[in-house]
Amino acid sequence: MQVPLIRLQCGVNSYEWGKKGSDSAAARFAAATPSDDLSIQSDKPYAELWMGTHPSNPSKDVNTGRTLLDLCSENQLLLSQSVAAKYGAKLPFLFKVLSINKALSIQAHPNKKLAEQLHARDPKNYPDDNHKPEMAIAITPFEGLCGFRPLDEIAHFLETVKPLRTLVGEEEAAQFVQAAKQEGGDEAAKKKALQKAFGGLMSSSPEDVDRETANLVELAKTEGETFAAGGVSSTKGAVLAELVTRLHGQFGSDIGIFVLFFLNFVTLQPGEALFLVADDIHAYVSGDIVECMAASDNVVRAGLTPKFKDVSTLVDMLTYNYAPIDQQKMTPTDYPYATLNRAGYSSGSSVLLYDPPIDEFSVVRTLLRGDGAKATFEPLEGPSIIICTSGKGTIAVGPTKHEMKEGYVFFVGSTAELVLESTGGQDDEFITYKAFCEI
Ligand SMILES: NNC(=O)[C@@H](O)[C@H](O)[C@H](O)COP(=O)(O)O
Ligand SMILES: [Zn+2]
Repeated sequence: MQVPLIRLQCGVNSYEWGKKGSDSAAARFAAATPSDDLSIQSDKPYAELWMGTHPSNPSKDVNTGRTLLDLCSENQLLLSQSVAAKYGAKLPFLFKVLSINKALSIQAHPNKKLAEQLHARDPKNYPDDNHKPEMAIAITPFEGLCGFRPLDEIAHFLETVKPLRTLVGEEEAAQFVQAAKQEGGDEAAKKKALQKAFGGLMSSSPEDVDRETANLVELAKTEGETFAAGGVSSTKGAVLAELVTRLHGQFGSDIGIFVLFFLNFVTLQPGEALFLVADDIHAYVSGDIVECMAASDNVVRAGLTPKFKDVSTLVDMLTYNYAPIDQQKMTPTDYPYATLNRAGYSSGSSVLLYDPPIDEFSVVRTLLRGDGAKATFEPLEGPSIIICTSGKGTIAVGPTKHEMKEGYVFFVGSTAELVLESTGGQDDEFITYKAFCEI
């Protein structure tokens, strides 16, 4: 059987936070594959390119217009017997490119059990019954809020940022600071104190949020470097002051601005990655990323968004894990099942594996530098989706070969031996990201 290499036409979602027009990588990548239902409008935000079989925006075979979901339903061998047996006749992952101009919502994604309950209770706002652990890999420099800060950092802000302390509540803040400062101590009690302080913040009245936002922005503008008593080692006062004024400029008075003091502020350079388990609180702030997740679109939101917010569900569902951000970042490793040719080795090409601790997906980033650099991948017992984010080259499966340029997306069926080759000349970097599932 000829293992298929299917060129995909992928849809792009226009959420308010997306970059506008051709500034958006998601828009540029979608437009790289001609289709009559996409013409990029310069003043329209383009947030997410979706690559996969999720019914909310299924990718299509460029030649036939048929959805990948239909093709996989008709021929489960595309997925491999083992993957289809475990996940059904669809991709276990959803692969995306996000192009972020404004902050995304303060959010978390439900674990499997909660997703089933939310979907049954409110299918409009929770469109499927799946969990949504996710990984982000920076294409350009990225900023995000991910996971709760170490408790001593939150304690510092509760003691030095009066508008924050006022919204959390004097008693809750004092109890939290006392629990945070206890050496060793009971982990469960610390998480309870964190949940109480965070819940106190998130239950603030709109009037209080309006009043304290104005006070907070005033302090950020006047104190600059010394804002929040100079901040903490991971996030200096000047950085926080700039973030407060930036988010206020984007959203006006919003409880999400105060969440800055509870969450780690992370910056990723291109190629760096982070992984978020289900129920981990986060909000991406800026940059272009490749994102891969279990196949779900369930988002529980609580701030920095015009969309449906479900604050009590978010406060109840969180893990209240807290840790320095380095524990959330992921370090890629050399991918052992691909071989570079001599041109590839000598030009410093690389094939890196991002392998999160879940079954639904992993991602391989291939960078081929200079003419003739080539990477040969051993066959996989499972499906892949691959996108080119820069440069140009070719992709081949057996005798079938296609050119690849920025924005081109292909589905690669199970058990295919894949070959990528750069054709862009000495200074070109042919970069692709391949999401795959193999059991
Ligand atoms: N962390 N990233 C994600 O979860 C994306 O896959 C989601 O689609 C976005 O969170 C959606 O963000 P809004 O709900 O529009 O604020
Ligand atoms: Zn998310």
